Amino acid sequence: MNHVTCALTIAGTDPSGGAGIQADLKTFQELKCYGMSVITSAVAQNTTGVKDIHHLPLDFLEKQLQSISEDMPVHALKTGMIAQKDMMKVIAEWIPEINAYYVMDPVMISQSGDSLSEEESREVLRKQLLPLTSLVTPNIPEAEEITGKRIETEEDMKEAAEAIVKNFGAGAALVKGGHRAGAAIDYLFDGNEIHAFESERIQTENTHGTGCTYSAAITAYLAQGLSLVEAVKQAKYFVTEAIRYSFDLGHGSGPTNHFATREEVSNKWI
Ligand SMILES: Nc1ncnc2c1ncn2[C@@H]1O[C@H](COP(=O)(O)OP(=O)(O)OP(=O)(O)O)[C@@H](O)[C@H]1O
Ligand SMILES: Cc1ncc(CO)c(N)n1
Repeated sequence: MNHVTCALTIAGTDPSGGAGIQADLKTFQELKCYGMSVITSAVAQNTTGVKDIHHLPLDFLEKQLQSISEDMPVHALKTGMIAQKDMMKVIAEWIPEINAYYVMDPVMISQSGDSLSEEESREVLRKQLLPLTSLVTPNIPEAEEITGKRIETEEDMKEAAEAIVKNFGAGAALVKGGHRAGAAIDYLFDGNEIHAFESERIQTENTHGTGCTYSAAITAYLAQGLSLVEAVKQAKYFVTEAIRYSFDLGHGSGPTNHFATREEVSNKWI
């Protein structure tokens, strides 16, 4: 029997292909996982911003989830945009049925500054979803929202990562420094200690979907059996190269390049 590693994303869409479900599936494919997807909201967006959002009905979300659990293996799953609290509740009830790693990207606001989650969903995210996670990957504004504390220094980032695990029950927390100046440093608290993952800051506007790509890569590596620290390390490399060789496409913040770690590609597409 052949063995295939299966990864699932539960998220919103991006027709322009750089973020959301589309970024997740491209990442899974590139990292040699069989990719599956459950859509929460269809988002009319591109590199310049969000035009409109259509939330799928709750019973349809449930049917998509059932379609997976009654038929398909899942070795690891990630969630991205889950805009509404009732969607979160449905997903929080479903996740324990699946014996898989769970990586949460707590998407709240898009790169272009548009809101992708309703204010009232935050409490459900904290109380019902966070305790189910193997890992949560907030950027700084998201970590501030979860902990209710301002994050200014690197020390604050580490404290936030620790608080998200100790006070909110996440399995582990990776606070990402993409929104700061200077080197791009992320801090992981794995329940025992802090680990730092650092890369140089790449001078580019093309960072549409970086968070989606990063969490999808971590999910793929966990699905393949890498340890948490090794999965984050490899995923950090993947997203850094995807930013380095990002595409100058669209009129706004262009998409990352999911082929970038292929040797033949990074030599060709600069
Ligand atoms: N210009 C950059 N150069 C190098 N690394 C970067 C840059 N911008 C972001 N990163 C890295 O990319 C990863 C994604 O982090 P980021 O903080 O941008 O996520 P995010 O805000 O959730 O993304 P999104 O814009 O998709 O919502 C992190 O590892 C971060 O350090
Ligand atoms: C659907 C979706 N999820 C996440 C993000 C954040 O980049 C986005 N722009 N769109």
